[in-house]
Order: sequence, then structure tokens, then C-alpha cells
Amino acid sequence: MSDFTLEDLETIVAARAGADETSSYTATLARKGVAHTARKLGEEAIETVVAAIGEDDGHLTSEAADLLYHLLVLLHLKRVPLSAVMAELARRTAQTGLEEKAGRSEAASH
Ligand SMILES: N=c1c2ncn([C@@H]3O[C@H](COP(=O)(O)OP(=O)(O)OP(=O)(O)O)[C@@H](O)[C@H]3O)c2ncn1[C@@H]1O[C@H](COP(=O)(O)O)[C@@H](O)[C@H]1O
Repeated sequence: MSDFTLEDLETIVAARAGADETSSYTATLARKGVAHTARKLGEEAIETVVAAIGEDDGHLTSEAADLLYHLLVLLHLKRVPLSAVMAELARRTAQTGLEEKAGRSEAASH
């Protein structure tokens, strides 16, 4: 299993957003802006749904990766850090009292 994280990709996306467009798809999305990137995210979401209904788990994995990548680019363009999203998920989980299911003993909302 890879130890590559969404935080790693967030860091790369931030670095590549200002790169030369000829060598970086992230830079192309950054230039096209929030509305374009949001539309691309919507397309990737639909492609993920279609893949999920199909039987090829490899296709679903690929579309899910596209979806997460485009979400990270959109969050970057909107200046919303992934840590804010994770904090919101942690807050919701703390409300359910299910942190220990993730191997955590302390409430994540402290
Ligand atoms: N994870 C991704 C990633 N996932 C998907 N994509 C791109 O997202 C696009 C998917 O959109 P489409 O299928 O609609 O393809 P398209 O026709 O090329 O897209 P459009 O012309 O319609 O915008 C493809 O061009 C993919 O290459 C990604 N592009 C980059 N990354 C990662 O982002 C990082 C920085 O990449 P660069 O910015 O390219 O250096 C690296 O770690 C890359 O691996």
C-alpha cells in the first residue's frame, strides 16, 4: 500500500499551480480559474458515479483519483486548506463518538 497522502498531493498542487502551463495540468486549471475547475470537478464526479455503477473496480479507482485531484485543485484556488476539511470531518466524527473506530482515543475536536 502506498504511503502517499492527500496532504502530499495538496503540497504538490500548490507548487504546480504557478508552474509553466506547458508542463503542468494544474497550472492550466489555475489559469482557467474556479468556475472552470468546479465544472471539471462536476464532470469527474459524474464519471465516478458511472464507474461505480459499472463492474470495473480499476476504472472506479482511476475516476476517484481524478475526482480527489480536481477537488484539491479547487480547494487550493479557493484558498481552503485540506486541513480545514479534515477538521470538519473530525468535528462531525467527534459528535458521533466513533473516533476509536479509527484507532483514536481522544476527541478530534479539541
Ligand atoms: N493527480 C493528477 C491528476 N489526475 C487527473 N489529472 C488530469 O486531469 C485531466 C482529466 O480531465 P479529462 O479526462 O477531462 O482530460 P482532458 O481532456 O485532458 O481535460 P480538459 O482538456 O477537458 O481540461 C487529465 O488531463 C489528467 O491528466 C491529473 N493531473 C495531475 N495530477 C497530479 O498533480 C500533480 C501535478 O501535476 P502537473 O500539474 O501536471 O505537473 C502530479 O502529482 C500529478 O500526478
